[in-house]
Amino acid sequence: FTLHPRTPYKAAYTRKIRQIRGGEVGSFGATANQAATRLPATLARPDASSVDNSNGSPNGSPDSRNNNSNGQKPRVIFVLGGPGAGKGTQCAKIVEHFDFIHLSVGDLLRTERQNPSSPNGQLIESYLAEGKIVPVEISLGLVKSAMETYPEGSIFLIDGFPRSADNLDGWRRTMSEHVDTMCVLVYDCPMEELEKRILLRGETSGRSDDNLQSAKKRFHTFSTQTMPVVRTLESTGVNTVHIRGENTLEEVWSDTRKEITTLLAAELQKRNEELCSLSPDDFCRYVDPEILNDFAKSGKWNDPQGEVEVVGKTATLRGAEGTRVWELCTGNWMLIHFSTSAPVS
Ligand SMILES: Nc1ncnc2c1ncn2[C@@H]1O[C@H](COP(=O)(O)OP(=O)(O)O)[C@@H](O)[C@H]1O
Ligand SMILES: O=c1ccn([C@@H]2O[C@H](COP(=O)(O)OP(=O)(O)O)[C@@H](O)[C@H]2O)c(=O)[nH]1
Repeated sequence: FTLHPRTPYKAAYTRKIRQIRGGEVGSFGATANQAATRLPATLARPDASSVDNSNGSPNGSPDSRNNNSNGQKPRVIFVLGGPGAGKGTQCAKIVEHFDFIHLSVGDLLRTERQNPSSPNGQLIESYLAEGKIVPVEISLGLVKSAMETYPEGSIFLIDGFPRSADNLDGWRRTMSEHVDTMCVLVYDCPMEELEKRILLRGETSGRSDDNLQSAKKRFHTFSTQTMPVVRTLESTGVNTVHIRGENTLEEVWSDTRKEITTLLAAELQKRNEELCSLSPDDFCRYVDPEILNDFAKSGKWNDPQGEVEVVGKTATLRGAEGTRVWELCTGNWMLIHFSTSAPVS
């Protein structure tokens, strides 16, 4: 078996993409704005005449997506659970281990509330204090703007959204066509545990809603509005994973990591099958330029089946005819090493 060494590919890949696209810089090495995700321009509620009945999307929303990531749309994982269930804590762990971007919608709202030039500051303040759900045009507008500052093809953890039928409806009308939903992570936790955690967090969080009175309102909102959204997502075939949020932090993390790993392994299998079906001219889409020649010379081995082991951002696929090591970078899977039983000619 020959293991082909790998050198850092980021700069080389950027050069390669420049060559292919005549100067356009891809996700790798681009600044956030250069390679930003392009999402529909408006989140305004469409009137009936502007709705395409086939999928409910507003007509004319410019599909200005400028995919430079192998046609990969941005992917999202929705993270839901009652107040204090551990969403933010687990998202922070996920970001530490995987190449994902965490967007807490609650944090986006709190930041917007502090912005003196925002027309929505007071409204947000009153909704948060009452534990009510802010109209989707505001929350989703903030999510969309935040997503647009990251490279295309990124994987986003959307923490605390969609929280109501209005949220889900807004997402479906404006975003679902442009974004792939990988799964929904739901942290289930009994109310008594949530209450304890919120009161404890309130001792240091400085959040005006981390008190018993607001917490009770938020629990009510969660059970009457957010849980029905979870059930709708489940019943409409969205991959929904329930995790026991009342366990210790490390136990919850272990379950979370297992789920993310399974998701990524399935995604990598698909990507590897795509690579197997490409002609050598197109290998550069998935293969690190540093090993591209060796890979092309080695012959296209159709060995898409195999066991995948994901560790953080790296996935190793061991098949009957060799081993392939892939790396996830800014949401893109790239082959960085390979070994094959056939000698390189
Ligand atoms: N598994 C856990 N066991 C005990 N406390 C936890 C656990 N996960 C999170 N916490 C604590 O509970 C509080 C709420 O967690 P957080 O992640 O902020 O919840 P959420 O984002 O769902 O509101 C925080 O103070 C956090 O440190
Ligand atoms: O999509 C969202 C997310 C949050 N919120 C508001 O922000 C508050 C805090 O949400 P966060 O997710 O930060 O905290 P949690 O209640 O989950 O601890 C909620 O009670 C809502 O009032 C909202 O209106 N829409």
